[in-house]
Amino acid sequence: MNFNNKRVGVIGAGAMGSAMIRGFLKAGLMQPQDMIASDLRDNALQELKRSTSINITSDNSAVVQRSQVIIFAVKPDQVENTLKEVASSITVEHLVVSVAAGISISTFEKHLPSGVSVIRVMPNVPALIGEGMTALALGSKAGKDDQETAEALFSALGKVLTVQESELDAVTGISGCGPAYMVIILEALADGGVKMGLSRQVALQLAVQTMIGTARMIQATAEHPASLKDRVCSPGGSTISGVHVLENGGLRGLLISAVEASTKRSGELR
Ligand SMILES: NC(=O)C1=CN([C@@H]2O[C@H](COP(=O)(O)OP(=O)(O)OC[C@H]3O[C@@H](n4cnc5c(N)ncnc54)[C@H](OP(=O)(O)O)[C@@H]3O)[C@@H](O)[C@H]2O)C=CC1
Ligand SMILES: O=C(O)[C@@H]1CCC=N1
Repeated sequence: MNFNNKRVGVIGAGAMGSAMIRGFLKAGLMQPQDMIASDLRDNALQELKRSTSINITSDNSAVVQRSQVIIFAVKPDQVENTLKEVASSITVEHLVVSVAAGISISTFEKHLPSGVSVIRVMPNVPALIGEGMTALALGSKAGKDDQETAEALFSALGKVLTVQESELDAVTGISGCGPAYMVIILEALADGGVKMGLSRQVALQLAVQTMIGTARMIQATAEHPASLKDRVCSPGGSTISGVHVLENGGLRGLLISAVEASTKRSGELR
């Protein structure tokens, strides 16, 4: 089986590239023989081959030749050179997908032969286990079929939203970078538990399930976060004492500033 009769190739099999590959395979969207990945790092490719059985190559042109959907997952400052290397062998039969933060669709369209469809996406690392969040924006040549292909691909990795390209830097600031913020919060909550005498293992389990449960509850009920917070804060109780500390420490302002900083930085990665 392959995906809508399309083979998928990934150029750049680092943190995000390999998370997507493993996510597609885990979702059963395609078989290893229908996927190919290239990278500069032979060790990373060999490990990917060993653990997934997909095709690997050090030659980016081989990815273009053997795939209908080409996902660019190199670092933003590596995109333009990579693109120049393979652009002339990309045709209107391909769909080009970029996950690179900050690199505009017009940069791709400028280098590619005219008429090639480009879709820019911002996924995140939980795609690895099918719990990703991906936002996608369509290039000027991308049609309904291309959108459906990209939505089907990334739906296998979690939730998908279509947005305007101008919104993608802010998307990066929340869901692209967010896993790093979430694990810092998780680790710090667990540290708090350890300080209060719990084992690290118990403290982390409590923190993780609390984050999962709370997020799932907001997702399932669409309850306003403030209303859930109010229900947890018993009058004169323990939660409001903790909330007071968080407000004094400026946690909300810090998180807003973190998203703002990541969004701005994303816009500079061109
Ligand atoms: N990490 C994340 O959570 C997310 C990342 N992204 C985007 O994904 C892209 C990749 O990021 P990330 O996975 O973190 O970075 P990594 O550095 O982990 O992966 C990029 C890989 O591409 C390789 N590479 C560089 N140049 C080429 C080339 N010419 N041909 C083939 N492979 C090449 C790199 O090798 P070498 O290291 O030797 O240069 C590296 O192994 C970025 O554009 C980023 O914005 C998007 C969403 C989330
Ligand atoms: O840090 C970065 O630039 C990339 C984009 C989103 C997550 N990681």
